[in-house]
Amino acid sequence: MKPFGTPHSGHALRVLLLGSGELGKEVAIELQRLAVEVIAVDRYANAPAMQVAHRSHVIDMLDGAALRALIEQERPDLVVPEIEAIHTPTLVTMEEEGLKVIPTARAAWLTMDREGIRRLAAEELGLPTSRYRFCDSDEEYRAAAAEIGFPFVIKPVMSSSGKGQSVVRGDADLQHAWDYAQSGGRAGKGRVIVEGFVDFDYEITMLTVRHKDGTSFCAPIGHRQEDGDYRESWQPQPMSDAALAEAQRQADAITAGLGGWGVFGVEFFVKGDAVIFSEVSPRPHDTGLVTLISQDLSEFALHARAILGLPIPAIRQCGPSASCAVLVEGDGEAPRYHGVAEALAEPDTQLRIFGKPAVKGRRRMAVTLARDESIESAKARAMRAAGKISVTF
Ligand SMILES: Nc1ncnc2c1ncn2[C@@H]1O[C@H](COP(=O)(O)OP(=O)(O)OP(=O)(O)O)[C@@H](O)[C@H]1O
Ligand SMILES: NCC(=O)N[C@@H]1O[C@H](COP(=O)([O-])[O-])[C@@H](O)[C@H]1O
Ligand SMILES: [Mg+2]
Repeated sequence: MKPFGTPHSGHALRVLLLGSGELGKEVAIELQRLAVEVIAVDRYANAPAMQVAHRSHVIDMLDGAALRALIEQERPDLVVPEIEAIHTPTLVTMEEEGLKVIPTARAAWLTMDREGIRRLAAEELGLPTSRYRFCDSDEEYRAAAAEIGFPFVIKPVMSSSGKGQSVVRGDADLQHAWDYAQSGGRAGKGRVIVEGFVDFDYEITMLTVRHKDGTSFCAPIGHRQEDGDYRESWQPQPMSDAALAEAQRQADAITAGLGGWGVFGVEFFVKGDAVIFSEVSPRPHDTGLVTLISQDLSEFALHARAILGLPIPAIRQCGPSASCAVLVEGDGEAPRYHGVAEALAEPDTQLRIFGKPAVKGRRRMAVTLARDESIESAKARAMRAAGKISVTF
């Protein structure tokens, strides 16, 4: 990597962020602190990371030609995918031409599609997963349902944050779940995965950092999901030594299989000492927002360090901590936030308002963060803070 430079000077280190949501905003802030020139890209204007970047572009990142033209125009030192909805084949081709993609173009390509990552994890690396079938038609879906059995989970192969996903408990749910999966995928109608429902005790994200000196793990993050989207997360999730060691073993295997440097969010279901791989993000994870308060180096700071080839000699965990997503429902632009002072009245409590320009339906717009004596009290504190926030348009 060339020396650290000065933004706008011509010799700055330049990072192109593909996706500019709340996670990218925090990555951009960490890069800004090292005077890295940040160019933020998303499908809409005034996205969170654009508000803290040196400049920004609005393009359809699923359009390969538009993506290539922008990368050729900006000539960044690093391309940092922040979401899955990117034309990753273009990144794969451009990587062969010399572009540096974080962690690798192949990792971005494999993880944008549930089939790519599931086949790598289960069939190549032999990690334990839920039973699964991929289906393209209603007939294949019904056959898969009969084979996997109720309850099962259906998801579009290309979706995130639970979009198009449902749990099917019996015959009565079959049709609606199929229709919802057909409407909820980011690539429109098409392929779905049917997964056997895993009856877990708890689920975790194992933040795994691949950096120049090796692989480091953060303390496990527990989380609660509703409708496939995260509502609360906490750290550290108590685990048996055996389950923790097994989760780290699998996280090491899957992240080594993907390669490159950066933070990965490896998701597992845990039952007793059994650890079942679910999926992985080759980038900071939403449930890892808790690390903004729970660690000396947040997952965003760790990502910045790792991708820039900097050392990570230690990651300090600061005690029981929690995050609570602030979801806003409605239809409107330029929201106003009320109750911010009330939300921050308790000690060891923080808030991030992402600054997203609009809400249509339901959208995560902010997060509260808290530390306390125990996980339970930290969760309650973060939840109380979130409860103070209200939004008007
Ligand atoms: N096979 C399964 N068995 C039991 N629960 C499941 C299964 N698959 C998903 N879930 C539940 O749904 C949640 C979301 O699933 P998943 O992570 O696959 O969705 P996603 O759309 O990729 O979400 P994100 O992008 O936020 O990670 C999981 O964290 C878990 O709580
Ligand atoms: N589970 C993935 C995830 O949380 N991704 C985060 O949400 C943003 C999209 O939010 P939006 O849908 O509100 O635009 C993404 O840009 C990323 O920061
Ligand atoms: Mg997930």
